[in-house]
Amino acid sequence: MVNITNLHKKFGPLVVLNGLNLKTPESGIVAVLGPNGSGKTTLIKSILGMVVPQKGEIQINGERVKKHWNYRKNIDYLPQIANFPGNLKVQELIDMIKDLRGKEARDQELIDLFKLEPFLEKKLSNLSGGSKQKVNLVLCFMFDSPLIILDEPTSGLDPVSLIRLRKLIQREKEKGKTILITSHIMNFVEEISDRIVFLLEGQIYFNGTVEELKTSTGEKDFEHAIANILTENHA
Ligand SMILES: Nc1ncnc2c1ncn2[C@@H]1O[C@H](COP(=O)(O)OP(=O)(O)OP(=O)(O)O)[C@@H](O)[C@H]1O
Repeated sequence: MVNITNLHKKFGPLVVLNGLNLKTPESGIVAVLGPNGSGKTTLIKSILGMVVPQKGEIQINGERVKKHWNYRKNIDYLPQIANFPGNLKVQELIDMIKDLRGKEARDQELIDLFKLEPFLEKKLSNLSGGSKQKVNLVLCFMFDSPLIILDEPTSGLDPVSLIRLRKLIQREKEKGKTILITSHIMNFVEEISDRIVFLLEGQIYFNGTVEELKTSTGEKDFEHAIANILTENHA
């Protein structure tokens, strides 16, 4: 569904993506991993058109995305840091995003899932980090788009909410969606991912299943397999 060819992105002298190639499967959960600063968010933002690469091509469902902003209507995106005005109430924010997107939304189902009903009349600035993240998850998932991009969805969530999120992501996958996800919580990634894509030095260093990653690194444990890549490459 997402096909990236020879993607280059520099910020001034800093080379972040250096000829990156990536083709995701038609559906399934792809985890984009890599050390801090390896370019995961830059890659995600390039797919969304929020970062403009110097070179390369991105296609979604066979269509080039460059200068065709309309494709974004079919992507649900959870940013790593979502900054909404703190004086907005949760319900006001949900209504505002629904108005902006102008699409049918399943917000109530997600409010119930993440037990957000008691927070709807609270201001965003008064919410805990985890509650804010749950609101962001509602905003992201409520439009039922075929491509979902989640930048650190696990951030700030307690174990019960993590389980709810995992089940939600798995249900979306069963509908045939493509889900790109970054997370630093390795057991979450291991449980949920169909493929692991590992970014290093601006390119995809590894692209395969969790089992293939364990085999290629000679490690039985997923976290150790990831650590193995990093230490082998002195990243
Ligand atoms: N707008 C920008 N201007 C300048 N440098 C940037 C910009 N955005 C990102 N960078 C730099 O590009 C590099 C890659 O950043 P990016 O956020 O893509 O990494 P990441 O893999 O998502 O990191 P993390 O795991 O810490 O979230 C970093 O060195 C970052 O400082």
